[in-house]
Amino acid sequence: MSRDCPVSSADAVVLDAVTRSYGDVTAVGPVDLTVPSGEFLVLVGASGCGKSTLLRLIAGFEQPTRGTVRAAGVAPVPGRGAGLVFQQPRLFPWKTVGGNIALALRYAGQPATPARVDELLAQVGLDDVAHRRTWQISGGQQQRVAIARALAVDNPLLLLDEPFAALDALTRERLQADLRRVSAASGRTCVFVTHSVDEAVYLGSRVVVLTPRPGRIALDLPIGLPRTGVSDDELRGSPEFAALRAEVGQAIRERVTS
Ligand SMILES: Nc1ncnc2c1ncn2[C@@H]1O[C@H](COP(=O)(O)OP(=O)(O)OP(=O)(O)O)[C@@H](O)[C@H]1O
Repeated sequence: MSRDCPVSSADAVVLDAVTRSYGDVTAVGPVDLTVPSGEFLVLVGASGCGKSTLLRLIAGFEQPTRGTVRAAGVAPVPGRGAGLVFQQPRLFPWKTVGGNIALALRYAGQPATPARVDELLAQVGLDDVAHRRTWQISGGQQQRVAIARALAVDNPLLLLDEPFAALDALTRERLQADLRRVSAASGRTCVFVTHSVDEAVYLGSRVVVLTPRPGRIALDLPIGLPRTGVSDDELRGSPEFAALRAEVGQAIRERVTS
């Protein structure tokens, strides 16, 4: 990656006693959470525990009922300061693949040259697709484009809500590997939501397990696995990987059955 994002030494995200309620239902909280710059934080937990709600609070799409959310030291503004990737790629079908990336660059006030577009697509393993329509590429390729679009803007923060959930197992593993590589190279702070324990341990430098509703922190686990210089097979086959996966899986099961 040739245009790495400037990484501030400040904490990227700070949640202070955050609660989010919908009417009488408390979906999340209270949650205290500090995400240092450059961390890859994965939020994992059973369905409905409030993972997406937390992500929306960090993105500024929602306001906390109580407590405060800060991203790069200020209250988050929707569409500013964070790249977003959702379960569905949400590309514009009337534009080419390259057109989708160029639009994001222009929106951010950055030069949208074909070379820059190609560079971003190459980062996520896509060559020779800039001229194609989005419906002429596979679902996995579309999700790669969505990640490239999020990387296009020099945001120090990337928020990803189950981006690989709709993909087949092999494509999912490939995209996980690419995201792990790209995020390590870029130094961006990532907050990633998933149901998958395996995905959480593979991707995260830290995994936070949430309790069933209201979502609170049940386990906050640093993942000390190497982020570069080791093959995927070695990593996934290591006893350390298995032990971390077991610990996270147990924390989720304990909370769901208790
Ligand atoms: N806008 C809303 N209005 C009312 N209730 C909501 C709203 N958004 C979320 N909730 C409720 O808050 C709780 C947490 O939802 P959220 O989508 O954050 O969970 P999640 O962990 O991301 O779930 P999943 O893994 O199934 O996507 C759920 O009980 C949900 O029904």
